Amino acid sequence: MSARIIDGKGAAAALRAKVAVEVAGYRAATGRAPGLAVVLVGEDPASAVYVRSKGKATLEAGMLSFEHKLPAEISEGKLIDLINELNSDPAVDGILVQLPLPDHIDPNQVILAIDPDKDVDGFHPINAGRLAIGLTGFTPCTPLGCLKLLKAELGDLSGKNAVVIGRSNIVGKPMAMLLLAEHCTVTIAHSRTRDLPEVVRAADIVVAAVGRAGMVKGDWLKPGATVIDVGINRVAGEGGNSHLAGDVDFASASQIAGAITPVPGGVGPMTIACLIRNTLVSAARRDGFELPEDL
Ligand SMILES: Nc1nc2c(c(=O)[nH]1)N[C@@H](CN(C=O)c1ccc(C(=O)N[C@@H](CCC(=O)O)C(=O)O)cc1)CN2
Ligand SMILES: [Mg+2]
Repeated sequence: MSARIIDGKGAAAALRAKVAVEVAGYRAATGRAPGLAVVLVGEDPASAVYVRSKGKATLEAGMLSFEHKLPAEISEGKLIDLINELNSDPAVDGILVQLPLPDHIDPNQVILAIDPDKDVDGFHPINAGRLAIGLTGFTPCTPLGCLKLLKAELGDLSGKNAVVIGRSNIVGKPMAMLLLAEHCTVTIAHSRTRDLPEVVRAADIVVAAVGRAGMVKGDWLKPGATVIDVGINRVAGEGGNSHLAGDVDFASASQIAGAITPVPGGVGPMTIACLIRNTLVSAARRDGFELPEDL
């Protein structure tokens, strides 16, 4: 059997186009454009690429992009001063601080400083709590993107066995909460899980978010399972070249799975599309502007 390849790039383009249509309506109704402030600290090359992509996607959707590039040596206090300014800036509907941050800055303190109602990354503990108990808030972009891909592929998720591999605050835990809200039976597996292949073999849905290239093998999967690969691992190749690899061994998994996301071109592009979506949602909430329920 050969799995269906889930086209995250295409799904992300479609979501961004839908958001752009709604942004046009929002601008016509309110006379202003939603604004996203992105803060980059230091010169991590991958982070710089992601921040550039976010700015471009924001502008393409008809929104305002405010980029703040700060030196790697900036103090935690100075970074938090900037966040406080953005919190009180009425032109800013969404704020995100690109992760990872340099070692001398505590990401938890920085995230805590963001106004939860502008926290379009959904990382603030208030938003984590809202997600856990079913209140309106912001859902982290990567798990939200995964859920959108799953629903497009499978429709109703109710009653399905879902295994999330990885328990990070920004992917694994919120992903598990989202699947639970869809009435899945959810297992969170992690580095101390015993007999991981056996746990994964029970899953109709596998979400791999561990950060280890090719860890999940085809013979771990239930035939026909839907596999969402969140991993973005840069793997060294021959002659100094490198390539991206997911957490799933695509060659073997695509022989057994029913559907699978590729890396690149799967979950990654959905992260940015969902960020644009969350920014519009933030602006719309502020102005009482109604958006389609399924956006
Ligand atoms: N504040 C945040 N920091 C980080 C987040 C986040 O959601 N908020 N997530 C990741 C990085 N990230 C967005 O910030 C991100 C990662 C990957 C992609 C993506 O489209 N990847 C492409 C491949 C790109 C490449 O060639 O390197 C793909 O998978 O097709 C988008 C966004 C950590 N930090
Ligand atoms: Mg993310």
